[in-house]
Amino acid sequence: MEGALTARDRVGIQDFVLLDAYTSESAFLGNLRKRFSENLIYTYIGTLLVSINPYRELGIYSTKQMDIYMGVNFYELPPHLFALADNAYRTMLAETNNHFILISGESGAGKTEASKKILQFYAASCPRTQLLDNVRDRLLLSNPVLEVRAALSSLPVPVHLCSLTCLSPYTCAPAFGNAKTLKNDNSSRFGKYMDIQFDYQGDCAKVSSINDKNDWKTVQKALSVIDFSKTEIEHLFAIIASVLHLGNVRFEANAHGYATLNSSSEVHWLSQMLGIHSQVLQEGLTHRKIEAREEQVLSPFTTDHAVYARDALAKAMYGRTFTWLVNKINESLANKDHSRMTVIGLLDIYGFEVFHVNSFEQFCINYCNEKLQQLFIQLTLKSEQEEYETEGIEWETVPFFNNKIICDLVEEKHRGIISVLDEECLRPGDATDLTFLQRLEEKVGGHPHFITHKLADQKTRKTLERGDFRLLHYAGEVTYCVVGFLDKNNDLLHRNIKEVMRKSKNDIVKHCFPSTEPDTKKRPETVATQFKNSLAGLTDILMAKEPWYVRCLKPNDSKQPGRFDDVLVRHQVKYLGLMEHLRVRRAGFAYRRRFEVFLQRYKALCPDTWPNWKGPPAEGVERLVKHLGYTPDEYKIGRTKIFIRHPKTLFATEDAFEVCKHKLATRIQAKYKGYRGKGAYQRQRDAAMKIETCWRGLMARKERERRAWAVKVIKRFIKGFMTRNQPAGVDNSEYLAFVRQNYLLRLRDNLPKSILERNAWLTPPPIMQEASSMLRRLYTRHMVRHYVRGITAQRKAQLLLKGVASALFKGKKESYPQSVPRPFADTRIGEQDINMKVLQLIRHERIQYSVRVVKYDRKGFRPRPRLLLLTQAALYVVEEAKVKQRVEYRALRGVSVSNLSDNFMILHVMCDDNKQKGDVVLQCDHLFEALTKLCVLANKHTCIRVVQGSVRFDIQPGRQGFVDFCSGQESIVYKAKNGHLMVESTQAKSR
Ligand SMILES: Nc1ncnc2c1ncn2[C@@H]1O[C@H](COP(=O)(O)OP(=O)(O)OP(=O)(O)O)[C@@H](O)[C@H]1O
Repeated sequence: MEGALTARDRVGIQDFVLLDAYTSESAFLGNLRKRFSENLIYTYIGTLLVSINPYRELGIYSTKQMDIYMGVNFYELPPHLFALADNAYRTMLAETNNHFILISGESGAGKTEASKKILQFYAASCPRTQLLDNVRDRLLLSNPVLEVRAALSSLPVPVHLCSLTCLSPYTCAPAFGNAKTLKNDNSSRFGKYMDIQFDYQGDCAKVSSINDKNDWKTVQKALSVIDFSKTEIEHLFAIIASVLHLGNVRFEANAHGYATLNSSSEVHWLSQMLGIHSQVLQEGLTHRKIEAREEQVLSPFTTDHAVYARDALAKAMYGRTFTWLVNKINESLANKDHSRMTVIGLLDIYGFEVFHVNSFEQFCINYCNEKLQQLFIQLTLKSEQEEYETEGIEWETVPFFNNKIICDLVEEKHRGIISVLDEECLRPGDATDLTFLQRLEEKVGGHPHFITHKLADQKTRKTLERGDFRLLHYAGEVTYCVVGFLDKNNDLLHRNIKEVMRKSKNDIVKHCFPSTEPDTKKRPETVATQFKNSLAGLTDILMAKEPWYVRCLKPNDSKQPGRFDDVLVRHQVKYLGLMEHLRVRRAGFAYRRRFEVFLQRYKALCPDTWPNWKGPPAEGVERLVKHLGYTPDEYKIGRTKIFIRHPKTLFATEDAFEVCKHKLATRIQAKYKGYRGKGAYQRQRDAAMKIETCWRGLMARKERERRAWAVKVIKRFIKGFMTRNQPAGVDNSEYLAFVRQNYLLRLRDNLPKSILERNAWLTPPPIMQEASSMLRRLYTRHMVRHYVRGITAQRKAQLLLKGVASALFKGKKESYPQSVPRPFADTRIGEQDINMKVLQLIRHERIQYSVRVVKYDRKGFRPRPRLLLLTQAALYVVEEAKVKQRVEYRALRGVSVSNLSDNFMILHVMCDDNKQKGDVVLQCDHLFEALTKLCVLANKHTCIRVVQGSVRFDIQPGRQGFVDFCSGQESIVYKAKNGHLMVESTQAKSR
């Protein structure tokens, strides 16, 4: 609250409800004054806004200010017109009902300005669409058209709903609805009621009117924007000019006392502008057509009659043109969308007026203000207090002045002032303003709010003229001069002048004076009656809506900024009933709603009442407010309604509801999404199940077929198997083909890799025996060919040697099979192993093969290393140590080896001489290789003898020794007891 109560002393209190001395008028005024001096022109009384005209621009209506106030709780910011407008708008949205803002106060208090600011606020808060922008522009531009200042004395004409009807400033008015008066330089001379329509989602749709002070060019521009054609604008201005010229028309009495025009120039201009022949116009202004039986007679006017007729014509022209203008603007703003709407009505009506001389116009204006005050009383003070009573809420009645008594004085049927006035206007005979006054004295003379010169006491009489009557209005005394009351109320136009107007070439005039106008024989309603009826209609419309009030106060009569006239303001505070309103507000409740409505709106805030309360509504409301934590002094439960004392309580509830709404929306959204998701999942699952069922069926059928097929195959297979040995026939052909194919496939994958594995041939089934052996032969040949092609010359020689070895030892010597895979080397001793001498020897003798051997000599058969050299010519056994001294060349007689696994060989040599050494007993690691090569070199394949048991050899010629061979646990050589060399060898492991 205005940052707020800390600044209280300086800026006063921003809501009078918080005023301690709330019954004191002085305290009330003091607060107003304090705030006014700080340019704080707005103060609340609850939700009512009190405004004081600052008579200067305060910069508090900017778009920035509008933004600040949009959508903010009423009491969160300093009081402002925008806060009230925004609150009305948001309440309308929340409750989807219609509202109106009643702006009241006396003339010049700032009502029109307030209504314009409210409209600007709504226009600014409207969403921007092309259509709305269009309407908004027209709306704002219609304003300067309707409200152009005219200096004048004026006559109010009835107020119509949604149309702005004006009075006719016939003297010198350049344009339409406003006029400069003593009270206000830009005083509204017409009452405006505007319905601001909002569509169902709550966006602004249309406003009927707005006004603004502007210059001539603005008016012209505005007219063109609001769909006025060029001709229409010309015709409109021609009418305005005509009205002004008409005011300048003067009459003189001729010799017979009848009226004649004293100058033809005005009529000339009128004729030009209205497009009516000047002669016809002149006749219309000075004569009246009387119908006598079948005849029509022209009767000349007296000058008084002519002036009356002239004024009546001017008013009619101006009034009808204004009505046409308003209709045209409303048409241009008309909302074509008839979908569901809520409205906020805005009522800006001419304020209470007291001039030095007050006439029929002030009477109407002040009567209108009485009615609005009555409405205010009805809707706030009276009905509120009555409501507390009917609802059984404890209440101390606040006394207030009910101005119904004054409204009745004016409008009561047959007895009220308007009835008396109408009677005087209608009765035959010479009725005058004074006779009207007499009739008034007769009829309402005893009324406490009515005084005339005749009825007044001595003291009061001095303040009244004889032709005056005084009404004690709610806003103060006003003395009315009766002069002109009858004429202004009659406002009759003679038939012939209407006919003259119909001849006009001006389209608007023609439209305003249609030939289909009701028969003139039937009198139209008087101005006062029309006004009364119009007001009654307006009251009915307002009563059906929720009210918001702006009470405008005038700080001084001199229109000066910064001047606060205590007496003047106190007077307004009094008659506007602000003190009473404050007392009722202070003691009363800010908010009330029927249980059902309250429950329906806030039921979501309490688990007991959500989603539906089944019990009695009052009980539900009790539960709800208890749950919300209302303290007992914050609310009261009536018979049908709940009453909430402070707005802040309601705002807190509203805030909670806003939060809850979002939560609910999220929950609903989640539920809905869940529901949709579940539905989609269900559908998918059903679909999946269907697909699965179909698929399984299909699979089952396939499986069944497959099994049936398999059974058939197996049966055929079994039968084929059983008849496999029979000649090929129906029963086994398939089986046999399968067997064949199967064998061939297996054979393909298991073919021997080399010729050496040729025995690893897959055993064929019986029917493939023949084919298999043929294949085997073929394949063996193929392998042989392949093998042979791959053999090198070296290998070939080797194989030849191996062949020789095979012929010599295969099946004869036990250790032969192990030797087969060991390849023969070209030379067994590397050059590094042989000393140079031997090497030379070897080279010289073309030794082809040498092998290191161990020789056993006779002395105890001790082994000694020897070299066995094989040449083409001879065999040498060289003792390395003795190589230098001697080389033995010995002729070979033969070689003996055992049949066992030892590697001993006995070389039998020729001994020609007794001194020569005998046979040589050698042990050789490469026995087979050495002996094979020896045979090949010696070309004596038969020289190898494989013996069993023992070998006899010559130690020396004539001296013999024996070598015995046997198998044993280990390979050892020793001298046996019998003196034989004993060679024991382990049995060679077969491969
Ligand atoms: N809020 C305001 N800020 C500044 N000036 C203001 C404000 N309200 C009114 N005025 C000034 O006071 C003048 C009279 O105000 P306005 O025409 O609104 O009075 P009114 O109550 O409508 O009078 P009437 O009943 O005669 O039409 C305005 O022309 C303007 O100069």
